[in-house]
Amino acid sequence: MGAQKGGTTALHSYLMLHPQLNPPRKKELHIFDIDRNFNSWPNQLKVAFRVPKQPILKKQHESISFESTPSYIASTLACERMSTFLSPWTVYVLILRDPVKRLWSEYNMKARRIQNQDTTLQSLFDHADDLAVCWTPTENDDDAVDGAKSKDSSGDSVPPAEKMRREHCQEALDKHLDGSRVKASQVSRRMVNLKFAMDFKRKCVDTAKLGASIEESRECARKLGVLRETLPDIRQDIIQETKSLQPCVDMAAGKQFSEAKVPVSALPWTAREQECQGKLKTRICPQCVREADSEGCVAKCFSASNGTAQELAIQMGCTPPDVGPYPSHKLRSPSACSGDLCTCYPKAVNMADISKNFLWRGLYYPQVQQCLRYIPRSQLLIVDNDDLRRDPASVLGKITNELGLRDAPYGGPGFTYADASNEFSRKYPEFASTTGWSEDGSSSVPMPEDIELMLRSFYATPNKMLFDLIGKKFDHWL
Ligand SMILES: Nc1ncnc2c1ncn2[C@@H]1O[C@H](COP(=O)(O)OS(=O)(=O)O)[C@@H](OP(=O)(O)O)[C@H]1O
Repeated sequence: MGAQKGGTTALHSYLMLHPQLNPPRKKELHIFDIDRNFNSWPNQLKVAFRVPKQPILKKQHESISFESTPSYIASTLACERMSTFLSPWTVYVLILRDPVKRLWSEYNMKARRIQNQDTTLQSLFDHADDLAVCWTPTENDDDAVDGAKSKDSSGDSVPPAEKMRREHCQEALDKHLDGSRVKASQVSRRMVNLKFAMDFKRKCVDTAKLGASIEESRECARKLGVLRETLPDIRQDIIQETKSLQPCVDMAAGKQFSEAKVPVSALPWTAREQECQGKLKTRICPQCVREADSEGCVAKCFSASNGTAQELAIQMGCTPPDVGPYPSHKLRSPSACSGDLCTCYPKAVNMADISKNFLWRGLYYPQVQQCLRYIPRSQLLIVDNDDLRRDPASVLGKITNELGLRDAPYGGPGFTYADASNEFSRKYPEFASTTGWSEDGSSSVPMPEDIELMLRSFYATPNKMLFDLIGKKFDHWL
């Protein structure tokens, strides 16, 4: 269910290799976050996702369907819908990534898309003569465009001459666009490029050649809505979004930390860590308070206490995640999101232009908080991108174990990520060009220091709030 740029594709690729896991026909079905898709349920789900009609005990499953849509976690609707419609045995996996790295990865994906568009447009210019067949005016331009819109562009309603012209145009596009596509879209590359060529011809090309200059054509294409995305001014976007989000973050954090000061048990772990340690030491291991080697002493004393230390820690609300079960996060009422960081959501989210959501996407605290209103923490497996990269066998083992599946084929000799990614490219050959995705997208472009500083400072507090909420800490994010 996310996060976007969190490593969902790598995870999806690994899961595909498990013999008991059925991958969907495409990655990112967007069933639960896009109204149009959701409203077409149950047909789409039945066909594409094959959710069991009856809840079945997970251990009895011969095989299980899965899907990965990275935007679910950032949607305010997806978790509620999933909890209502999916089997209660569903395991939800959230792969998180240091939000600073996540943002940089998203920005670079966007940059690749823009670059792809420009390369495509340039190719159209460079090969204008060969592509003239696409621009030649015909009597039935409107039919051609309408025909190109439908999935079957060779439909019977298209006259034979037009059909042939379009085939020649398609051939020329295939030859010269060389795998690039004019825009990121779920529709096949051939269709997108053909439709673009048809629309472009109709609206931007007056003569048998392309528009007078590439700038003019780019402008026209932009008006057509084909070159919709522009490269964001990332510094400005971050500054603007920070202005809008920071007050909510401060308010939520101030509220959380000040409320928490009263009884120790109400304090979030990050804030009460020192206080808790002091109290536990005094109550359970008074001898350690007097000893110089207090760290080693406390550890020994705790393990010798036969669980008493742990029990007491839980009672005091002082349980760090690695000591024992973390007290589950209790939401006060169904509207608990208001008053917390969730009040930031309307300020942050501008669905019409995703570039305005760079910061929000990595603001995991309100997203997870919102989701936990519907999905129990025990059903939500949270993993870190770095762990998947470093030790995939362990991460995947946890997931498959949670699902009650047979041993995962991920730890065997000679197993590499390439096995998984090759399988992914075989099943989803268009994914990278459709989305601008790349296996190592942002690593070749170092993040400017000033951007990193702005981001680290913005995310420091919400990250701590998240750690507290989920009972897990990713130290390297701070
Ligand atoms: N094996 C493995 N483990 C963990 N992470 C990996 C792995 N392989 C690739 N990647 C990195 O994942 C980043 C893309 O994330 P997503 O696949 O979630 O992107 S998307 O939301 O589907 O567009 C993308 O990040 P950037 O390279 O920083 O852009 C990939 O490098």
